[in-house]
Amino acid sequence: MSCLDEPDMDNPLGKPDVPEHVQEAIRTLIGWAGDDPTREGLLDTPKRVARAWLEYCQGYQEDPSIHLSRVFEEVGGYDEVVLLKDIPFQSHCEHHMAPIQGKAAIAYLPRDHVVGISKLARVLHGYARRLQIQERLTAEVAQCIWNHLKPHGVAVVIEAQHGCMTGRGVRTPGVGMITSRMMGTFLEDERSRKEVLSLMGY
Ligand SMILES: Nc1nc2c(ncn2[C@@H]2O[C@H](COP(=O)(O)OP(=O)(O)OP(=O)(O)O)[C@@H](O)[C@H]2O)c(=O)[nH]1
Ligand SMILES: [Zn+2]
Repeated sequence: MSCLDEPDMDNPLGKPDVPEHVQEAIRTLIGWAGDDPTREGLLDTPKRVARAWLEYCQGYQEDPSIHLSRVFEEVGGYDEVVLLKDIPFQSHCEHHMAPIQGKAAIAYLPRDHVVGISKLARVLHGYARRLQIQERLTAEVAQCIWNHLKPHGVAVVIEAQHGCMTGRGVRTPGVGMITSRMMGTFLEDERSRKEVLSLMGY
């Protein structure tokens, strides 16, 4: 829409349309959970929920490896670990569709080029914004970097809290899950692995 076009007064911000069957599914869930989906405060909720889920699952609309396509060859001979740590992320577990909130540390040992550091976080979010289990998220991030940067080594450690364990079910707040994936030098060489884990703060 150009800025000269008349805005759609029902949807002035151009939010994505939500098909009726999707709204109906959310109304069904609201009713089944015990509330009345036709009461005033819940009338727009199905659309909001659907759009929120589009956002939580935005990763399905992208191939995260695209972020690794631009590399920098000029690295001044730098061949040590590159690490981005404490990257906060949000995902949703595929079992309960409950939030997973945590932080990731992503490291690689460059071969002859590096990537813009923000791209490591973009790769993480591309896989996190899907329905996930933490183990697969960790493995997918590591594999993507391994395949596309072809570095000497990759290390990914993710520490997260699962809403399905804190807000429901076993209801154990404060519990953290840690997963790691080591590839190449970090898998094969104990000294390199210890070094990267120590840089990550483990
Ligand atoms: N390994 C793994 N398990 C997860 C992850 N996210 C959630 N879970 C677990 O998935 C399991 C699903 O177990 P089920 O017995 O099928 O489901 P449930 O009856 O809702 O289980 P409870 O959560 O124990 O109430 C639970 O133990 C969750 O804690 C994850 O990222 N990785
Ligand atoms: Zn869960």
